[in-house]
Amino acid sequence: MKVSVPATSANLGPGFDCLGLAISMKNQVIIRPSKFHSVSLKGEGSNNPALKDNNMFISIFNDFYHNLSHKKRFFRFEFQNEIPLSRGLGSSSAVIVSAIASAYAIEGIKLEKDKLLNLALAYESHPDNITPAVMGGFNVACVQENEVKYIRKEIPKTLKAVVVVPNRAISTQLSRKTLPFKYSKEDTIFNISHSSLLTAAFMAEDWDMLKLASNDQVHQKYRMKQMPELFDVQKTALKEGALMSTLSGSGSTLFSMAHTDDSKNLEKALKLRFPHFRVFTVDFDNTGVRIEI
Ligand SMILES: Nc1ncnc2c1ncn2[C@@H]1O[C@H](COP(=O)(O)OP(=O)(O)O)[C@@H](O)[C@H]1O
Ligand SMILES: N[C@@H](CCOP(=O)(O)O)C(=O)O
Repeated sequence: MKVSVPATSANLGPGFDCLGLAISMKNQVIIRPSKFHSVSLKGEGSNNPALKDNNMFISIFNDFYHNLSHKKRFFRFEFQNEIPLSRGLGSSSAVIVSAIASAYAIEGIKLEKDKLLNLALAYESHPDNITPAVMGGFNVACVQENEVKYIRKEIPKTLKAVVVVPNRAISTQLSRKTLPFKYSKEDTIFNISHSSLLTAAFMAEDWDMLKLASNDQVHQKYRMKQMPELFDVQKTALKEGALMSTLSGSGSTLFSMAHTDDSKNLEKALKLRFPHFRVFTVDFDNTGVRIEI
């Protein structure tokens, strides 16, 4: 059985904790019955001993599997990770979603995507990551009475994501602690108006509106101060053809969106100016979690 989950870019500037989209960098796990428990890791995080000894996937999978099954079975888990850890590309959401989906699938129990999303919410309280990870595409989401309410839109194939991934990991939990406790009325109104405009721009496919609409006053400047070079990355991306350029989730990745025809130049310019960072041009993902039995 194989489960794959895409990376995500959350917030998209002003849409703090409510806007997010899925991009085609995937974490995949293949699970096979085995005589004993074993794990193999390839790709991102494969040299991180914590992922072998105390793997978040295995512990969430076990929580669900033991509730769903009365049999004592052992498995071999083969992970192939494309999502860099703690870089704001939703690595933890991908793990949570794939672990829950795998526990149901291995028991042959059908799990609707809406139910999966709400089960994942217990592990990741902000819905801007888990919703695109499950559903794919661009999503506006909010939580009401422990349920995610969302509206989703496909992202056209004529657009690409260009992501700049710094070497430095930033934990989402710690990054949230750098944010102010209270915001002014001006900043609040600024973000509500820009986030609404950004959502409307995605829905109407009005890509020229993204540059203006993706401005934010509530989180990026506080977080990017921890790594000031990110301001240069953002400025360079916007100068070199990006339709928008925002801190991805809690960082440290900078996410940009571009027309396919402009994306190669953008990637080249970013690689030239920031040779010490990894730069990837990838498609958007409109599928979300994928399960193959
Ligand atoms: N492939 C993975 N396998 C197991 N655990 C992972 C994996 N990727 C991420 N994690 C867990 O998620 C944590 C990172 O979560 P977080 O700080 O929210 O980063 P991100 O912004 O990438 O979601 C890691 O410290 C690790 O515990
Ligand atoms: N809205 C959250 C999103 C966190 O995304 P991640 O990919 O960094 O986990 C936040 O901004 O804290």
